[in-house]
Amino acid sequence: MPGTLKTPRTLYDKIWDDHVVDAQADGTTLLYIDRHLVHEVTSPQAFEGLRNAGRSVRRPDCTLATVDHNVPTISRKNFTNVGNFIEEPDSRAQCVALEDNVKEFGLTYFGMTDRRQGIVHIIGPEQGFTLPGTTIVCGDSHTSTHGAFGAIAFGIGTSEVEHVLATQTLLQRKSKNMRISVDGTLPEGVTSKDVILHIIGTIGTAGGTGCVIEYAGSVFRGFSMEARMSVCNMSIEAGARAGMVAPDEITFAYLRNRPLAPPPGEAWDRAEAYWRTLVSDEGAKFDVEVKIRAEDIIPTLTWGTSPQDTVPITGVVPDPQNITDPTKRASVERSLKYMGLTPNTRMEDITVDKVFLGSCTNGRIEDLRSAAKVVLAAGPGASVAPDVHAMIVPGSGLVKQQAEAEGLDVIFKRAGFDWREAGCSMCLGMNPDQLKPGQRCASTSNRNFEGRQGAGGRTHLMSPAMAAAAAMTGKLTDVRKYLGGSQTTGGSAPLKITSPYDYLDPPQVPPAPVALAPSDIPSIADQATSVPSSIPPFRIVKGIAAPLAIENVDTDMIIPKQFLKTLKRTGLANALFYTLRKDPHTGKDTDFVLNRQPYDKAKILVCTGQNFGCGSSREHAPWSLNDFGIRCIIAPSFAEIFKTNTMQNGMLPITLSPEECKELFNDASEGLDLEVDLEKLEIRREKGRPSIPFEAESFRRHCLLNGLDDIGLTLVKGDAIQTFEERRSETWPWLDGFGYVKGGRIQASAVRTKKKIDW
Ligand SMILES: CC(C)[C@H](C(=O)O)[C@@H](O)C(=O)O
Ligand code: SF4
Repeated sequence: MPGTLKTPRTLYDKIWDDHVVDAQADGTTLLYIDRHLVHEVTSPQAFEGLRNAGRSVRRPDCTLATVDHNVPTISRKNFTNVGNFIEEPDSRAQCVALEDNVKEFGLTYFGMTDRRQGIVHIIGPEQGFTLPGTTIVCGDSHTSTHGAFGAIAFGIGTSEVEHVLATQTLLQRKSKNMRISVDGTLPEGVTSKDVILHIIGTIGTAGGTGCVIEYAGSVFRGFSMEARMSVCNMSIEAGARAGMVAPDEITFAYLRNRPLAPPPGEAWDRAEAYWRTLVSDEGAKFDVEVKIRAEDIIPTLTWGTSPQDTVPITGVVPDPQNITDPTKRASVERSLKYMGLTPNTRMEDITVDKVFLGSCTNGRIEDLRSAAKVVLAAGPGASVAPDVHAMIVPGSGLVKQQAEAEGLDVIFKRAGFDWREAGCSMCLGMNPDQLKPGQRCASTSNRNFEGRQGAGGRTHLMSPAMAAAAAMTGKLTDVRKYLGGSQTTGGSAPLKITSPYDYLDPPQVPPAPVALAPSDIPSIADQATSVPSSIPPFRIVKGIAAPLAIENVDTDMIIPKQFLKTLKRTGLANALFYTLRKDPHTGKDTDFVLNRQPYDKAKILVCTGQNFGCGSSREHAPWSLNDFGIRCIIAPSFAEIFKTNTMQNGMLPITLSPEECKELFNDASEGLDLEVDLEKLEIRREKGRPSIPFEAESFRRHCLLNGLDDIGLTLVKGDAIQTFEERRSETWPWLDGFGYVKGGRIQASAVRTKKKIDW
């Protein structure tokens, strides 16, 4: 309107506003999802849910599936089918289940003989499936990777995967805006991985809790797309819901000619014009601002068992004696013991047994180039240190193909590296690639939790260049001894494309954009009670509370990877806190709190540490708590995905102040019952101790009290979703009807086994 000043908005605000299907008074929003990536670990129960309810996938044309976590990375020369190639029965069952599901529901799928197969977060960008201005989800926490394109991209649990499959929407609450600016010039040898490790070391793994981070400043502007992806990938390790970078020329150059990006000509021009509006306005409000000087960053790696345990390569292993806070000191002592490290040891004096170069953080072509450069710099004839096994696992079949076209495989193989097929590999060891107990690994992945790469394995996170240097010397090594200069700027990998657009209809002239506003359709919750659901209501839970004093309880700790291979949601009680509850040597029960009476019957868990449920999006974590009998978790703060996952299962996460948590922790330690009353919003205590009030979002409270499930509620909004989709087709036509099958909107693409892909 003339004369009216618009409120400045952030990049996140703008994309959010453009995806609102319906907004309720309490802020709960039905958000449209443009892109859904699916993998074998977090989808079987979701497809089963659809099947049981007789539902179909709403937008197969916006859904892309692949297998990545369970696949072996050995040669596929003798591959005939998944059923006889994957030896481990549970891994095989998950991959077979996905193949069956994509056939049944008509989804596009990159299987193991398709050279486009790879880690879900590598293949989306590679294909141009990931686009600026979109909302992107996947049952995987590192979906944050895709925010590098200026998208709202975040991980979800399996119940939400089912929700998106059925409705192409999600019920969400908006996060806070956080901006991290890194300005200046990076010193030589410092890469994007060093930058994000430095950031996490600075703000901590809970630093971004409740926020979406926008990465700003000259350093990110100068980064390639691949470097931006490595940074956004690890936003989840900083506790954030998502990370993003505003799209710019570098983004557009990367996307041009990708198979699923808008085709050149009018469609592209229109998309690009919209993408150019996706920047934070001057004066837009950020709830949290962090500023970092590029010059302060030097090659960085981790020493401990949390991604925040960072240290410059020139530093030493921390000494717990210098830590005054007793909880922090205890946690450092525990990490050092697990990592087998002595305080004050120089990082460069630590020897490694394994090197893992790959993962969704650093399994892209530029990562391989950067590692190859170090290998070459080591001189002719130089090879991997004796007794070190160094593996290179390209993030996708196309990355592998590109690397081979550039001769990188030859450089690696000649130096004694193990050149593998694409997959998640040793990033989390759901497949045969695992560390043995006590083995130490220089890894380019994103998580160094206890047991992450194999039970008893020890992980040091670092950049590809640093990992390559460690492979050559057999020790953690300052890569600057080999070369100078950042490896992270410059152009992105060219992609060989035969005829990328022959599956698309000729571009159409789209109608003018339509402004979107939250609809005034009555609140979902008002209509909710008529919708059938299988979620048990939560009203009052009374019983024993188990005390836990651990910071940053991650979902790998709540339920380790070996239990993620189930096709069911139940039977996971024994898996809960498995590594803490079972002695690794004898297999017998430890004295961990949940093994002791009366806590083996606990219905409530009281944790005094911040950031409960951080890390992976595995809904298996709340499933296992639920199976054990725990219906309510009380903590000073929760990771977003975990919190949502609990409520999807009729469980209640309660956030209280650290002092209140401590009081309830003391009650629990005395073996006293607690009574959690969601109707009255209070926790009643024994021995006449004063009740503690708590808060709950009104919509979520209503759903929990009535045992309502989100899908049923959202389906009530069918008309609003359809109206949104009509507007979407007019405003952003390039988001519809793309596909791998000629003729526009895809029907279904065949699940290929042996046949070569013709593209
Ligand atoms: C399996 C999946 C749920 C998990 C995640 O969400 O991150 C995995 O990718 C991981 O890295 O731990
Ligand atoms: S973090 Fe590791 S396991 Fe998870 S998606 Fe990325 S590569 Fe796969």
